[in-house]
Amino acid sequence: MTEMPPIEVLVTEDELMARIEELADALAPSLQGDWSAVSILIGATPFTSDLMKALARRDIHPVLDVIWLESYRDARESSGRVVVRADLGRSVEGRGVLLLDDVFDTGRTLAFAKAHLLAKGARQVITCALTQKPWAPRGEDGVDFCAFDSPGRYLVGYGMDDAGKYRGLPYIGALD
Ligand SMILES: O=P(O)(O)OC[C@H]1O[C@H](OP(=O)(O)OP(=O)(O)O)[C@H](O)[C@@H]1O
Ligand code: HPA
Repeated sequence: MTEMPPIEVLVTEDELMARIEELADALAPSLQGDWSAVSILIGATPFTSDLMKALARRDIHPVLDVIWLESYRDARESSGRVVVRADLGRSVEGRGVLLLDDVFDTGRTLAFAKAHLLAKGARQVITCALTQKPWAPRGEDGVDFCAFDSPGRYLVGYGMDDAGKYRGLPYIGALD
């Protein structure tokens, strides 16, 4: 077994759960009626799971779909190119979509996914990230909802990986 490198805990599991409940409260008014939620694989999986449960507790039940996008693979820097490894399973034509991702870094992945959904006829896209880096776009190109501002460090845990590892950690940590 290889030894785990030092990982500094930035956001504990309890803090994550509490903030996701607050996020569900903030999102709830926008999600009335028939909405879809699209989770960007792989990293957004734990966040999506916990947010969907928090929304269900508020009697909000979006149609859940996924899109598998990849631009980092095993690197700690974006390749600059977003690849669609698997597309949506359902039509978003005329629908409002809550688009979920784990980390908003260069902003490339969410911008690509949003444009993709709008090109497929989504009537509205609300973007939501678990965390954003200090240099991530703000304002018009920023994310609509974000749970945590993170430092400019390489993050792992709660879906985020280093070459595929550490996605299962129940907290957000920094590896560098
Ligand atoms: O804002 P950006 O610079 O685009 O970075 C954010 C994206 O990078 C990671 O995806 P990755 O390509 O590593 O795939 P993964 O979800 O499988 O980890 C992460 O899950 C986000 O989707
Ligand atoms: O800090 C990060 N950690 C893991 N995956 C990422 N994808 C973009 N930034 C990050």
